[in-house]
Amino acid sequence: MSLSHTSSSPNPPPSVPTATLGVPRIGPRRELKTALEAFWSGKIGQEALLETAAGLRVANWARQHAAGIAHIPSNDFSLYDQVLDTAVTVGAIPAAYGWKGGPVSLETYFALARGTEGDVEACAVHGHAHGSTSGLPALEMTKWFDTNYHYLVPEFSRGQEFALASTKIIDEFREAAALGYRTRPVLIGPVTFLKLGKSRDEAFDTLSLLPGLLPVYTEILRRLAAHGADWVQIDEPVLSLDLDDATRAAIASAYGMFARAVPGLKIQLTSYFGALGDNRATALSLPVAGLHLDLARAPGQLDAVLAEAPAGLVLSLGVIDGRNVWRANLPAILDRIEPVAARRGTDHLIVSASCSLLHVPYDLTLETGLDAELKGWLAFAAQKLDELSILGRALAQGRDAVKDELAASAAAAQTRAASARIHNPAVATRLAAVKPEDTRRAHPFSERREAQREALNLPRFPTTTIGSFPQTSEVRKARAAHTRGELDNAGYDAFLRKETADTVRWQDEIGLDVIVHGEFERNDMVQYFGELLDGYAFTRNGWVQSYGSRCVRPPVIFGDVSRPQPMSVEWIAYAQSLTDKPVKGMLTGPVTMLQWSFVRDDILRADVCRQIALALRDEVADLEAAGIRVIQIDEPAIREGLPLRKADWKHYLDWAVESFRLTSSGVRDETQIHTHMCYSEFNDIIDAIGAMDADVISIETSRSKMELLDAFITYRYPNEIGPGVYDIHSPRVPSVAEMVELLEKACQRLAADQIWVNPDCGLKTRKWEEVRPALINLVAAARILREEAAG
Ligand SMILES: Nc1nc2c(c(=O)[nH]1)N[C@@H](CNc1ccc(C(=O)N[C@@H](CCC(=O)N[C@@H](CCC(=O)N[C@@H](CCC(=O)O)C(=O)O)C(=O)O)C(=O)O)cc1)CN2
Ligand code: MET
Ligand SMILES: [Zn+2]
Repeated sequence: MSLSHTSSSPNPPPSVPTATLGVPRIGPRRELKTALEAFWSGKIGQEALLETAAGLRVANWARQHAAGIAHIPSNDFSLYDQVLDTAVTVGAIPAAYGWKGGPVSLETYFALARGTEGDVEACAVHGHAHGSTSGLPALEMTKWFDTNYHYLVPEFSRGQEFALASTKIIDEFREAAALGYRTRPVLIGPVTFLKLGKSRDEAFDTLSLLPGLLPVYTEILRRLAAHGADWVQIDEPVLSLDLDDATRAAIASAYGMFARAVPGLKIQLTSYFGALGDNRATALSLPVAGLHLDLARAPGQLDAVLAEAPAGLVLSLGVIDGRNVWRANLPAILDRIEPVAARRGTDHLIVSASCSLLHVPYDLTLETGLDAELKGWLAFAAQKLDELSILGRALAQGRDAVKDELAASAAAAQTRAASARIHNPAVATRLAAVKPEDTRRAHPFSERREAQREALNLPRFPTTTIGSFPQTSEVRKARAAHTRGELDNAGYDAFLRKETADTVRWQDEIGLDVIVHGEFERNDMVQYFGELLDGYAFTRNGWVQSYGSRCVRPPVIFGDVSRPQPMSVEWIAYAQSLTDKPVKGMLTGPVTMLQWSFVRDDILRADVCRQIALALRDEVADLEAAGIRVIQIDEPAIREGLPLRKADWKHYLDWAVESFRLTSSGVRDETQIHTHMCYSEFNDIIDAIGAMDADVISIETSRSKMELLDAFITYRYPNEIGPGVYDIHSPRVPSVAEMVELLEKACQRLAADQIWVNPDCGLKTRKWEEVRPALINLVAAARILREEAAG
């Protein structure tokens, strides 16, 4: 193996080793997204896709090497999702996908990720035809801890067997080695992997599969060691959750086995997104070489770990925030970690990012639209590499060696704290004046319901959609042309009006009951409003992967938030002018606006959320005044914002619910407030959902075959509810029969006059060819339910 790169600088400046746990992989210009979508649509072949992927990996290794990162990860790359990669690696592929052993093809891989087109034949278990790979549903998708990244949920069965089915991790290690980079391969730990999975068999503990899984892991570790790996990074983010004793014992047994099976290989065990807390003793007792701590999220855990950590344990100090974009205050970080170096010596330390940099954009230097002051406050992934390197050198050589860099970092922190741009006294005054009655509707739901029935006169099983309609390439092209100045305001406006009008009329024609305007004017549900609010900044290239090829550009909340003028009223009122049916006004709720943005860290998140809520409350009032009778306030992110530890739940839910109610409570009884949530397990937050007191909630339920409804049933949710019957993450068009079946399931458990009929989520990622037949089927399904209820 050539180590040309690592030996190319004969006298590298001494530094404490630095590490990243993973870096963004979509490409600085979303090259992976482009290649994936071209591959899926048949425009490029497998070779071209894999070539793009390899190019992105090389560029990432090279960039980290150039920044002087000592522990550079490999296998942090993924064509779709790292949890799916793990499932494929260990051969956890449900039988339906037709895998017969041997290497897993890209076709199977993407079938798991996205489902396959074609008809579904009834199968009691999965709803697909055995022996055929058409009409397969995708694996379920859900949020990765408290992030806006989605992973695919592994599916296990009783008697699940595992086998090494993909050598991706070994191949990518060797690929890097051939280029001269000795990397630290990353894999998701066995306990986290099993805990993230689900089983179709009732009352089956996925953790019971551990004994069968561990031999596959040890085989991977052996092979990596044989190919020259000295360190392997194993992620066990479940260490930041509330765990039971059985899970802790499982962790102890897994890492005990690894140490025995591959004694020469150094394991860097990582925790992130929170403190080890009551799992600390377990983590510190494991026979691993290194332990990583998230000191951005949980700085307070350092002292306890230092007091208890064995002397030989390498501590990886995750001090550079992998979840936010603020430039670090490096001298302040050194104040905290220099004593650690003094106490334990620098040869048992690694300076690291707190978690994978997957959650922040690539490179601030690509931002040409941000003003210099604001830009000076920020750091994206590339800048964070430099921050790590400065810290590594400061620890090894003393602060003087990086004097200028530290001074610049401290100055940036100072100017941000002192800037007049971030404070707006009017916002503070208004927030202080909020009264409890501002967060309560005037009358209880039972009374509002009567008023709404009279005002809206909807049929039973009313049909609606969640808001967005296909974001076609024409829509994106028009927006891009407008942004570049090639399409003037009048031309862009006329284009959007035509899209909106066509969509409104089509919904009217096919018989949907509550109409939406289609959201064509919006690039993204958060970014669009962020751009119209004060206190928010937005990026041109700050893409962060959300799932698969899908990305978002989270806006940056840098100052007090307020609304200079109405944001959505013109579009909604225009749509309403085209139909007699009610048009639903669409807003993104305060918790989601917060959760999907990069948020300032100088005041409480709860207070930022309240500021957003007040701005949105004015928008709700303006919509009502413009004659809009139904207003949807989306809160898909409320569940993912839930703290990882139960002890912190109540506080969060209190302010989250209060913020939603502050947004929604200023309206008359007959104005119907909807909310929408997706990707959620609702059990944990069902009381809070009840307390939000929306008149109607739509939720994502189709991939789970209505399982996700259970929480609402147990709770006896009193308001109205639209359980999704159309999986909008898959190109498949659901049949009438399928949707009727799902609705009948819902009817067994909910009152018929409580139920709405709608898709799981918005339709922006779908094509019109899919949406048209699917919604026609959806209306037909609702009609069948109406007849069944009547007859
Ligand atoms: N913020 C956020 N988080 C969320 C969701 C969400 O909707 N928003 N939904 C869930 C996740 N689902 C998602 C579903 C779809 C997309 C999505 O479609 N993203 C788009 C980008 C959205 C966007 O900002 N679009 C812009 C920019 C479009 C673009 O790429 N323009 C081209 C040029 C136009 C062209 O020729 O295509 C360019 O700038 O290069 C626009 O429409 O204006 C994408 O990946 O493609 C993302 C997340 C949960 N988290
Ligand atoms: N109104 C939004 C839409 O339809 C809600 C999406 S939730 C991720 O796209
Ligand atoms: Zn949704």
